Amino acid sequence: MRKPAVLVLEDGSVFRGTSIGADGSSVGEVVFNTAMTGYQEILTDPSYLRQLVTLTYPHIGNVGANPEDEESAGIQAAGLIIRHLPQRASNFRQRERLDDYLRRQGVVGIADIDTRRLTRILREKGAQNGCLQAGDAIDEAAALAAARDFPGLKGMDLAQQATTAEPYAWTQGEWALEGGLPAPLDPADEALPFKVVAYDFGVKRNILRMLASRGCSVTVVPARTPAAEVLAMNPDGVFLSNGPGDPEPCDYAIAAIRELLEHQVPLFGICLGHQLLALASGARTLKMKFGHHGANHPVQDLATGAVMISSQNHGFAVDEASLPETLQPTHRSLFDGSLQGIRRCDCPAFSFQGHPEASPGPCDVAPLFDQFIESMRARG
Ligand SMILES: NC(=O)CC[C@H](N)C(=O)O
Repeated sequence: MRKPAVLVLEDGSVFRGTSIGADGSSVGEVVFNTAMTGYQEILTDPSYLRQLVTLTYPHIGNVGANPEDEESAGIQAAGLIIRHLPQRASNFRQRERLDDYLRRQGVVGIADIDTRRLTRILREKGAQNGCLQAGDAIDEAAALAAARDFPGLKGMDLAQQATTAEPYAWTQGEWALEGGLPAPLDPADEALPFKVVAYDFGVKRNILRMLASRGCSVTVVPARTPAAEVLAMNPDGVFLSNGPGDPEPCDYAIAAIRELLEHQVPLFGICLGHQLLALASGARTLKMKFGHHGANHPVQDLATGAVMISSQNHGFAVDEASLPETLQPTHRSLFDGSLQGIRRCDCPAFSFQGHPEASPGPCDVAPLFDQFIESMRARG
């Protein structure tokens, strides 16, 4: 027999369902993700720290869970909210069921609720804080109070929490991208390997794999690593990772990026890294109404007019109206016109708001990794 579970939003909405994870209570910002696949990559994406994720695709758990699909060391989301957990999970790569996977990691989950009603509330009213309780000790009044007490993600620096404690080297390439493995590296290419220092604000493993597959020898460093330490490593380029929370309070990262820009180091940023590059260049960021979380978001390349389908996961965005003269917009969302990419006109630095590592999602934007390689090659 499954135990009961309840999700209470700060606006007082109550969703009663059944528990599919650990017993307990968890508070966070409730966000909806429209991707039809990749629930395990979503759960383990560190950008989801302090967020309770609901998936609009109704059947979640069909293929169970396995160690290869993890984007980090384990589940990072504060909880999972779904319509239906299938009775049986079936896949040759499966090592455990999704509910066992949640339980083993002490993460709460709820199923058998109307996720369409929940998503409509989030779309209409904007991001809501919520409390998910599961098990025998449910107290809806306490859940409502906890949801209302949660201060929200605005102003919250979570990159420091998501980052690695110590630097480490990353060597593993991609192994299973849709469309086959990347072209083998040219042994006669004397520029290889490119020495890349990757700032970890909550990095996803597939980003590191895509860098390694393109001939980068990657050193991942903690979020608070000063620019001087990075410069002393004499990198060919610096990567700024995705990550959770609000970019604005990450003043240590903004200061480091400013210094790296002054040294004309090739820079490439993804998502939180994109927002931090913008802040370091003098632009502003803002909290979006309900953000972008999905795997089918159309984004236009403003230079070519080409439209790419992209993965997205962000609740903050760079305010295009605040761009200084040194920043040029390069990509725009065709869902809501928001800014999706920028490049510095005076330094070899560029960034993208969505997820070119597409994990999960389409690979249309993967060439941005090649653009980073080219910018390091051009610098010589
Ligand atoms: N995936 C990310 O890097 C997210 C960036 C930031 N935390 C946001 O929500 O906008």
